[in-house]
Amino acid sequence: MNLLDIRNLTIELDTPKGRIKAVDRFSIVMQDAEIRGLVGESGSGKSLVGRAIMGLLPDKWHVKADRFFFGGEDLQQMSAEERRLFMGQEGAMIFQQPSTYLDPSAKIGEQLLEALPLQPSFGFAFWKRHTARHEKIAGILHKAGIRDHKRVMNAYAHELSEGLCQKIMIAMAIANEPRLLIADEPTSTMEAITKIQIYKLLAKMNQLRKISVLHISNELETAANWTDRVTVMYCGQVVEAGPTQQIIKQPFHPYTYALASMIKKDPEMGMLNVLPGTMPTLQHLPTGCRLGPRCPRAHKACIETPRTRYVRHRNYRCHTPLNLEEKHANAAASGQTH
Ligand SMILES: Nc1ncnc2c1ncn2[C@@H]1O[C@H](COP(=O)(O)OP(=O)(O)OP(=O)(O)O)[C@@H](O)[C@H]1O
Repeated sequence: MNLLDIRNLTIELDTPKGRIKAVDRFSIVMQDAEIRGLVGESGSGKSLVGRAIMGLLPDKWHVKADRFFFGGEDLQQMSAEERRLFMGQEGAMIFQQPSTYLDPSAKIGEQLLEALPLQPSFGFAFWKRHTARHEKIAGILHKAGIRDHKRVMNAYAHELSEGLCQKIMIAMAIANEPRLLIADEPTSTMEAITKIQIYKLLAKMNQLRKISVLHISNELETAANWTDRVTVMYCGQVVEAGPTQQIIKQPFHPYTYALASMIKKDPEMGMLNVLPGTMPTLQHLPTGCRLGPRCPRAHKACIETPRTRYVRHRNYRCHTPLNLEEKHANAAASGQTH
């Protein structure tokens, strides 16, 4: 069974200048125990998608979808409160700058105790439960790669490194045994070695506990080594999705090609040196293909909005795909979402 099945998700916001569509017809299907990358430039709508899945968007956002299922349950049939409760049990989300999500005035141990679900089945007498809960927390911290749990439990967030704070956030996230963990740029402020530690930890959680991970990132490189599949977003829309290695080696969409080129080049060069210009604002979207004004392959047909095409377990949204024989591009008919 699919863990996550979203078709044509649209996320809109009312502004003084009218309603803007920040996410447009976003679709994704994720399996149990899958690690999925969600990649795109800053402002492409990745975080909004993550928050919409968790039911964390404030009421001012209008969220609609043709299909929005999690573990076979229709999230759109639930009230906002039911949905928050359901996703609070089935899912968890971690963010960049983890220290800002920890309470600066409470010790880490107290915060972990709060995050740990109450389990009447502990089977201990009342006076022993406190010790049992502390032991459980120590166990969770160990699983999150934290060996000196006593020091960490007695510390405040500001006394710990960002890497350690992220491991604590992961420990809190897995305390509830979620089926899906959404990691929103979890390592963007960290050094290379800490990044690797965090990815290894997330991969371990995936392998040992079969937790699915939706990993949100600005770079395709981050997704390259440890995601099974990747979904690429540009300007609120999915432009390509498919198995990560195939997408990196043979991207169909010119935007994915640009992201893949950055893996080989100096990342400090940034997107500007790969594609000219910048991503348009939501208030000034171009007609037709949203990449059009920046795309080296743009031609007359691109003033029409490209539809999603499906080929070989992948999908893309482009009139002039790369690495695809013309006969395949023409034959790419509608099929499954990936
Ligand atoms: N509270 C808000 N009010 C108005 N616009 C917003 C708000 N939050 C997000 N947006 C807009 O929605 C779009 C998508 O934002 P989102 O944060 O999802 O992008 P992102 O791809 O996650 O970027 P980043 O990598 O920088 O987090 C952007 O154009 C952003 O400016």
